[in-house]
Amino acid sequence: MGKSTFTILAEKLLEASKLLDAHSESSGLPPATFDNETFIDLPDEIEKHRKAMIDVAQDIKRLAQGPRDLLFETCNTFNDLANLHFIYHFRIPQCVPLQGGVSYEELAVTTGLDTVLLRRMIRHSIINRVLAESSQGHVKHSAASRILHEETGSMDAIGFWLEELFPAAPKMVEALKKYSGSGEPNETAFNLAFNTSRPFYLELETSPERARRFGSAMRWMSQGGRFSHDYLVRGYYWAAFDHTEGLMVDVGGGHGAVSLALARATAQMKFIVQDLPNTVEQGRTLLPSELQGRLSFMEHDFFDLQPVKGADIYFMRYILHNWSDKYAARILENIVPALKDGARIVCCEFLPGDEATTRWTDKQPLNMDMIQAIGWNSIERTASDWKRLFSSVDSRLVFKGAWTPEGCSVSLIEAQFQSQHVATHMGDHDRSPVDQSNI
Ligand SMILES: C[S@@+](CC[C@H](N)C(=O)[O-])C[C@H]1O[C@@H](n2cnc3c(N)ncnc32)[C@H](O)[C@@H]1O
Repeated sequence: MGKSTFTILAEKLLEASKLLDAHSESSGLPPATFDNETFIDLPDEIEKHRKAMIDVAQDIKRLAQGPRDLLFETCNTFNDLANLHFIYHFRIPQCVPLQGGVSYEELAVTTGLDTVLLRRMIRHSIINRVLAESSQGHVKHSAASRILHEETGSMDAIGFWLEELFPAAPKMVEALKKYSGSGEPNETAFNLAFNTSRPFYLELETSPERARRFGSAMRWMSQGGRFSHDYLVRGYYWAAFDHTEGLMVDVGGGHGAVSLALARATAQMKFIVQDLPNTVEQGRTLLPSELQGRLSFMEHDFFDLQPVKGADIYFMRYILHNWSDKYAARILENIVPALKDGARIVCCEFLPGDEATTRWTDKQPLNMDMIQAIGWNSIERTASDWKRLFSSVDSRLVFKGAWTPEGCSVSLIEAQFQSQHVATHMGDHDRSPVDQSNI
């Protein structure tokens, strides 16, 4: 009898586990546990093994569950989110000391919650490894809750997820039925959930705290790991624009997360971050003094004509994916009159179907695509969708390519304004994204 799928997967898992353990040992890191974060900034090769291992482990788990338990567990995932929301809302990670633990009774006093309720909720988080329990039965941190304790941005990120997106998700089917086929940003599940006729970002703008939390979440989510700025810094030829005249406009740049990283990675290039008023005001207060000469903030609604003319790059991270083609085209149309010959539009977005390395990484753009449907009536575009979008706006906007820096979960998409360009079927093929011949 040949090996079972189980055994084949288990052998792969063992092989990958040994490789990761060997890496930890040779790097002087403690072995992986739920108490510490071990796998940060792994070398590309080891990171590939880690991702493959997640796929294999998921499959082993799903095979062991069988189809019925698989469906039942999927149905119960809302409990995980409801539980995490409890942990977030009552700031449980902040009430657990970094060293040692705290009894349920003490935690009840600090939080003002009922001890029995607390114990029920925390037991659920412990099963999920979000919190942990000491041998004395006290609540203590896991690696995950320690992050929530120590990094404000992590609390903001899960707060945004659980208080803006999670309430909208159950309304998706209702919205799709009510507004069938709509690409309008105010006919979404989010609108039904929050009983508002404002599109997502205008709704957030009505509350400085919601706008702040969102901006902070954006910053935190690109600090490390698969969404790190480092990929963006390495993934594009910024050096070609790094001179005193070099200028990038960060359209819808939020608190300036991307421009701050790029300003640090370059020496002379300048950056203008544009966004809605509350966000711009908050971004200004967060700007480090050493970058004040090179990075500035500007209020600008991207549905108005772009006021900064002649920049080298008009950059948009996580912008156009929030807008259906009709609105994405309008945003681009407002930039076109500002473009000098050779100027670039560079977008950073999730690219479904690209870098199909593991099912786990593949699922990221698919998750984001669900989020676009829920919050924005929009879509994560494939490379050919991008090409079509640019050419629908202006034939002089030439799609140059879409690519994913190795190891990164988001991709870069580039178009160049070529004032003499005449679209022909022969001349419009995609070129290598790193072709610098036109710089
Ligand atoms: C997903 S966030 C991306 C922020 C930033 N680009 C980043 O990657 O960190 C989208 C941003 O678009 C901004 N935005 C939404 N509508 C806008 C508009 N009409 N004009 C300018 N900015 C807008 C939001 O305030 C928010 O900061």
